[in-house]
Amino acid sequence: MVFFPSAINQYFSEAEGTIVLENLRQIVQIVDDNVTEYLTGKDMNGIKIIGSESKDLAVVVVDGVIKDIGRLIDLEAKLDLSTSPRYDCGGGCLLPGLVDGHSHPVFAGDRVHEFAMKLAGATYMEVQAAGGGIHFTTTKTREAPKTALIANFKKIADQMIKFGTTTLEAKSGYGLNWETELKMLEAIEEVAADHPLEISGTFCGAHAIPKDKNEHEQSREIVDKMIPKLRQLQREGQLKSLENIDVFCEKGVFEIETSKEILTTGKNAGFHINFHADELHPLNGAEMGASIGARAMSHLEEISEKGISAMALSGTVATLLPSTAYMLRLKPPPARDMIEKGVIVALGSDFNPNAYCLSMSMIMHLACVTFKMSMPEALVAATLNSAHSLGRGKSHGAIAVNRIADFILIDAPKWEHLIYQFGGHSTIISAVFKRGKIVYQKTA
Ligand SMILES: N=CN[C@@H](CCC(=O)O)C(=O)O
Ligand SMILES: [Zn+2]
Repeated sequence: MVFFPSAINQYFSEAEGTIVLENLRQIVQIVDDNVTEYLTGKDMNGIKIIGSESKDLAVVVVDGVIKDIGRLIDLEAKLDLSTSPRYDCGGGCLLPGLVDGHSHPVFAGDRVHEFAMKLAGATYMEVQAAGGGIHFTTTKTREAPKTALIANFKKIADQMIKFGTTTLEAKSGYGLNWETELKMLEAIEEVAADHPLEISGTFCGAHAIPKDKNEHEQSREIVDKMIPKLRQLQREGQLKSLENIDVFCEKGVFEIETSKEILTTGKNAGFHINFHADELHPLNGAEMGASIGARAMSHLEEISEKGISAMALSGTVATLLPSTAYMLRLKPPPARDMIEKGVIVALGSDFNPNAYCLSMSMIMHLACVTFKMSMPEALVAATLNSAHSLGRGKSHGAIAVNRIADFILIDAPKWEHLIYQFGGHSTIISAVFKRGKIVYQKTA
């Protein structure tokens, strides 16, 4: 197997123009237009799939955008493909590149020692109250030079690409002071500019209350100082990848009113609201988020009935995080209720030192088994709907004409193998394409 991240950018600069992906057995489009931004309810089970036992399907990509899809013979009759480079898909199945709607991939150190504590019965907040958890990672991240954070994130980004993630939401939040929050956002910016993984950055200075401050003092820092500084930097053309604002809205962390103030200040500064809500305690965070026009909320294990209705009405995406609920042994969020009531459900890896899983195919498998989602629902949630949670629902997350050509190719007779083969992502994914260019290829 060969993985060549260092060659990626060179490839990017050389591979403009037309490319034909041929010899496909299945193309899992999800939707066949570039208008539908998300799917809800029963429509999540009605994904569009083109199949051919004779493996004669193809996709034509021009300058990173999908130009046409169908049987190769029909495409050749319509378009002049005589000189276009071909990529032999070997009779496999093509799916949209996966979109990870929630991650914390910039940090120093690990927390393997805490996994043992949690297995022995300590809760997430007990570990944090003892100075561990986010506080442990904050200390390590404050100490680390930016170059080390970038190098670590690049390694993670390489793995994510290899496992089929082509677009990622990535948070700060292990600095909690201006200096280190900025260092993290600059690390995200550098990786976004230099790596094929497409990144939607999120400011999460309200991820925890630092040890030298209380809730009020930290919120004043964020509202009065950090958000205005970020806005100024963006006016100057910096931090282009920064799109969202986040808060860990939780009992004993940032309570509802404080969270609301931080989030609305962020929204007024031009960021999209995308925050942690109703994870460990039922605070009615979902109702609050819906009322202030949040684009997405994550976790939601403790969401209320009213919160579900409010999210369905506001069109706020519920980004569910199966690995976290699994490893913290939380009550699963009511995914079935959400889907039945019309909430837009997406998925995220929540990759962080607490929940160290970056494979979105494992996340989909967990969503099916622990949240009782069907395989098509999980795939929609990890593609089109998570793209929508990042404002990319018309351009990413589906294989349709005029959408961005982000694909994964799997070596299997049916697309469902991507979810069914739990932990099989390294062997089943044979290639990954970002904007039509190959960014990962497995060799025998
Ligand atoms: N719950 C808050 N934040 C993260 C965990 C971050 C950490 O523990 O380092 C989450 O989404 O699970
Ligand atoms: Zn998180």
